[in-house]
Amino acid sequence: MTRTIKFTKMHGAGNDYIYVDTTRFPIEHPEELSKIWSAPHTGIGSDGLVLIGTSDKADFSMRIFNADGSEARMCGNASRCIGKYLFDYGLTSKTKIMLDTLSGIKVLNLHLADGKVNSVTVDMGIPADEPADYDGKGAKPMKEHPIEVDGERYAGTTVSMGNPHLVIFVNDIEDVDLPVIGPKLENHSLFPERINVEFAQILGEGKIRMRVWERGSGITQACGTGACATAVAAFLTGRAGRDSTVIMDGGSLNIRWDIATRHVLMTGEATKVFDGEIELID
Ligand SMILES: N[C@@H](CCC[C@H](N)C(=O)O)C(=O)O
Repeated sequence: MTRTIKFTKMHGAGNDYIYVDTTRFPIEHPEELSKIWSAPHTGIGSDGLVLIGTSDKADFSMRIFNADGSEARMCGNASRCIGKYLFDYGLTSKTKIMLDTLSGIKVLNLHLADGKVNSVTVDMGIPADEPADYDGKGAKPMKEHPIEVDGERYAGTTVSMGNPHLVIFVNDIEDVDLPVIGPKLENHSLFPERINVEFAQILGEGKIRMRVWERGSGITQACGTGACATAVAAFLTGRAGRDSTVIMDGGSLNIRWDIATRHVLMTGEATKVFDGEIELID
């Protein structure tokens, strides 16, 4: 049977996903479709696929699939875009939305301009150091791993924002050959679940330049959880305070690590690119 699936292409700081409202268009094999639809020349072209659904614990749910079909537990940029999608398409009139994700319920605070969402603050929860054991109950001391790749030594801080990140600070980000080193670190034997990799350079007070190699999607223009992990790692290693602007290839995010709640708050824009439809043979 052939079905027509309506989707919306959206981006947050250039990190672009295909969004499908599964209450209208159920999707059975998202892993496979994410690979096919994300392909730049033969598909729609994106960093992955995001499914919006119902939840018995929260207002809505999110599932996120990378371009290689793997499912992630959390996505910062997609959570902001979902806030915009839900409000702008009239699926909710709330400006505070509870979003059910595989890494727990996240709170989205929508900021409006002319009756539409133009930016969103997401409460990303408490960061943790080990990718697998994040339970949202407490922060642990972060570990700095010495890592050797092709005879080159790196020191990286691992931070979990619901998904795993390795943050490496460098003196000059222009010297980093991301397409070469990114996949080697993503698949390093230290990280059996693979890892998202951020290279970061401190530019000045509260300003961090970051480039990302995402697990399952490769180089992307931005990563929301990666920006949070970078700001947390910068604070923990004495490189920044609790408020940072993380500047990525596709845009910037403001990150605040709140001292009282220990929650990380991420603020940034969310942008619709276009609506489309695609045929699906079930
Ligand atoms: N781009 C995202 C993160 C997407 C998932 C990641 N690649 C993973 O596998 O953990 C973001 O904005 O946070």
